[in-house]
Amino acid sequence: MSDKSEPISAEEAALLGELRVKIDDIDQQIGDLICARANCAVEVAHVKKRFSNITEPKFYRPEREAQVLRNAMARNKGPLSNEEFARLFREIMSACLALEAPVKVAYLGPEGTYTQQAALKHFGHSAQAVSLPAIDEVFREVASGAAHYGVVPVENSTEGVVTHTLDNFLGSSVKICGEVVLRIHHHLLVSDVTHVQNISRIYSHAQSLAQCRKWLDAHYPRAERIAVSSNAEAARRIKGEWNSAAIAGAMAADLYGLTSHAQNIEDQPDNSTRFLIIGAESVGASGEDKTSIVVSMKNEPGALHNLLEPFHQHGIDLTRVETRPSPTGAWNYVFFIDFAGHASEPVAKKVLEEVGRRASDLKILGSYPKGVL
Ligand SMILES: O=C(O)C(=O)C[C@]1(C(=O)O)C=C[C@@H](O)C=C1
Repeated sequence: MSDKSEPISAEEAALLGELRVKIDDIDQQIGDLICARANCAVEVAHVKKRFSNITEPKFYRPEREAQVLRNAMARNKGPLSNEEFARLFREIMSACLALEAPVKVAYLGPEGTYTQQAALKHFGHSAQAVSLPAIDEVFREVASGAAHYGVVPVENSTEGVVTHTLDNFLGSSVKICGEVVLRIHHHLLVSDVTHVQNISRIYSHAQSLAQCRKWLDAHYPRAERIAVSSNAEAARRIKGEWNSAAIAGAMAADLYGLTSHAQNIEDQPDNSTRFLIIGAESVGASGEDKTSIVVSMKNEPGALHNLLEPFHQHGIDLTRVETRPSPTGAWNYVFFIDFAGHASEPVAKKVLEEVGRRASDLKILGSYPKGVL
């Protein structure tokens, strides 16, 4: 990049000057409003403490956050996109929540992974995000109270369900208190010592290699594909290897000082991953919610049909049904079911009662706001 700046004409300087005066004035107003909002958040914290009968009141309120973000989007007059607009409010609210009480969020690491990106997207940058090496550890950290919340991947649009996450719910008391969907963009990353004409090894997580298979076949058919434990680990590995590249996301590139040699190389343009937010408490209704349950059934003909019938009868929208082998014995199954609505709503209550009568076991994993961002 050249450091010579272009000379600007007197007319341009005058026009920019006028606009910058306007921007300064608007910033002053935004600044005053942000301070007023932050003061409200401090007062909210006092009220919560005064009326709480438990030692640590619930400062984080996912249902309220979802409403604030939805309201912001509804009020957006452009030209910023709804997503950009809500992201700004996301960060303001994150800073306000940190004033009320610092929130510790454990996520499946290492640093630089898509799960970290999802944690930041959901909680904003004022949350204290802590990386843990395994999904089980994120569940344990939340169950023990060492972290307030956890973020784990649950399904990818190309690769399907993350069975390890579902299985963890069977033996844990943690609740689902939110979801966040992240568009996954993979990039081919290189370091400053990479000979880009001679790339003979490409590192990434097995799922990411699979999600870029066609692109790799077309562009690097002869390069060896090496699966490692995470995309961030792939990015870390290539430092100092002149013949290697990594497939990972923008966060890993930033973290390890790599550059993107090819961008958005995923085969499916709408490749996305859904993450769950787990916590210790249940969440109130936000007006647009989902409920996740896990149900055990005896292995007999028609079991699944029998189980799903009440949803159909009451016109409840099923958003996902996943079958997993039951830990209690061979050839028995458990079903993970997501449906639209909050467990406290009358129709959902009826359906849950009905399902409970038909199942040998029913556990409500949580009702939570539909992902907003
Ligand atoms: O409304 C509340 O309960 C607040 O604590 C305020 C606020 C906000 O900044 O709007 C902050 C944190 C909560 O998670 C939800 C909303």
